[in-house]
Amino acid sequence: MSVSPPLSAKSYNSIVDLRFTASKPQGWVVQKFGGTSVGKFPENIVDDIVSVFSKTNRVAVVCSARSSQTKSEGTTSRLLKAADIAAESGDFQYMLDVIEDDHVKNAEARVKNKTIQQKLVADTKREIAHAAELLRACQVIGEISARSLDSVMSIGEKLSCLFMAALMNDHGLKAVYIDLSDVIPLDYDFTNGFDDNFYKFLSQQLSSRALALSEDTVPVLTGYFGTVPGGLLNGVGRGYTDLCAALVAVGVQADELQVWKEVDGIFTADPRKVPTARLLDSVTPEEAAELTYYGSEVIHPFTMEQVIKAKIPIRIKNVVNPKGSGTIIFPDNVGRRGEETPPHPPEAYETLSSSFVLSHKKRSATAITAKQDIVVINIHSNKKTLSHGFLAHIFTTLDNFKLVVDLISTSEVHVSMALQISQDQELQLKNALKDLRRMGTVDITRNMTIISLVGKQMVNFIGIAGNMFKVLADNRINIEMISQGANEINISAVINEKDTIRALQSIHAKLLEGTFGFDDHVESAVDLRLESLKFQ
Ligand SMILES: Nc1ncnc2c1ncn2[C@@H]1O[C@H](COP(=O)(O)OP(=O)(O)O)[C@@H](O)[C@H]1O
Ligand SMILES: N[C@@H](CC(=O)OP(=O)(O)O)C(=O)O
Repeated sequence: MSVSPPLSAKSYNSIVDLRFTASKPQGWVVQKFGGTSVGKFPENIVDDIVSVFSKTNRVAVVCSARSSQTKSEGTTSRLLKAADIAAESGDFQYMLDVIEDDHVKNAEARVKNKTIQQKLVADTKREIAHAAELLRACQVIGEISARSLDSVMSIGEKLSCLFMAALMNDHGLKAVYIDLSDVIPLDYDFTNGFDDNFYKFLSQQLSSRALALSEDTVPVLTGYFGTVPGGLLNGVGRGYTDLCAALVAVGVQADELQVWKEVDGIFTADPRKVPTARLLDSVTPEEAAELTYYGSEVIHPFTMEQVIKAKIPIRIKNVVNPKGSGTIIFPDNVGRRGEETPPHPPEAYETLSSSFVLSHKKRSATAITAKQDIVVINIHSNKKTLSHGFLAHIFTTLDNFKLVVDLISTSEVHVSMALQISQDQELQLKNALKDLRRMGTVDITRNMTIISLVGKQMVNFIGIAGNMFKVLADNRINIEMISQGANEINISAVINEKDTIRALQSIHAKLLEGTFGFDDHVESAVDLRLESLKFQ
């Protein structure tokens, strides 16, 4: 793919103002497929999803790097490991060989047409050789910059999309591979950070390559979308392909952004942990972001803002059950592009237009989630009261070690914080604690979990927090910390990790099943209101 000449700041702005129109009357559907879906179900994706949707819509496909089983063993993780090894002057080639072997075997097993297969294998080997070159250069310089790390990481999406485009062509679709890694010019002015203008510029750049194709061609776009200051990994984090798909959807003014996973949609709890969890037909963007942040990794939180502003609904669907209706993420009080009312109301209330009905759906909370590997840090100030700059000092220290606080509670002389610490972050934690001990007495409690009850309607139900804590108390589950977010859509408690499943299941049973933990008269009051609305 040719590299476009760098644009001046002025021309960025004029591009931003362009309006795009999709020529096909059915409109665009942007479909994002995660790494494990590409690894395990590529034929389902091609034959049961892309082929089917492209009969009625223009389809753009965005893929993440391939994972044959789990994300932690996937290509992105392996590439990052190779970069780590290179940084320590180790032999990274072994890791690249593993990636190459995995992709070549996959190509040979799944792509039947010999010409397509041979080209795919050659393209794969070329990308791996490029990764080796990059890492060797880093070893010579003695440093892996964020930009170099991004370039190495981008190879995961390139390999995955080369494969998916080849498989589509092998199965009779017309597909083209599109590398998005060069869409951000080296001289792009990031003075204002990731602001609206940057997102508008990016969505135009990402989508222009899809819009340039003939109507019968499916673009397969790399979910890696170029170098940003400090690196994509630091700026957006793992799961960046969701954001890429969102910006493509905005750029082509899609009818829908579909995020395909291995689960039917968003449930009232992780179905692996709570077997009685129910599939939700819709959630608001705020609820989806909160669920993802607190342990149910359904969608990258950055994905929602631009798509929702463009009034495009997001639908979470299952690659192995494409006929399922999935879960729609959309605000409950606005219509989508060109429509007055919110999309796809639940069947029972189809004739009702009031947002009250859509949002209430007789539920107090929407879902329960758990975030594990939590460490609680308690700092007792060695002054009588919290001195000026005390909190600033704590956060600066944590920031220096790239540690992020999930929950915090403070009193006059005491601060408690809950943080998720992965194995890789143990050294950072140790060093941060050394610094924090200069400010007072520090103790830490490990093996904890944050349990969060999420729901936009909770604010309207008095006593829900009390009910949640009562369930924990009734089950003799000790609460270490409590927090209710200022936006009141999340009530969280920190508990011992060993109690996680019991807490999830018992809170779910009480607050998300049956009478939702409330007296019947509260329920029937909601029922009556719903009934009366039906006749308005
Ligand atoms: N509330 C929830 N609703 C749906 N899935 C959830 C929820 N909480 C946790 N999960 C888990 O999130 C995972 C998301 O699906 P998956 O396809 O594995 O993700 P990815 O696209 O990252 O590969 C599922 O395995 C599911 O068990
Ligand atoms: N491949 C990247 C980006 C991504 O979005 O992954 P996934 O869609 O599989 O969560 C990662 O592993 O983080």
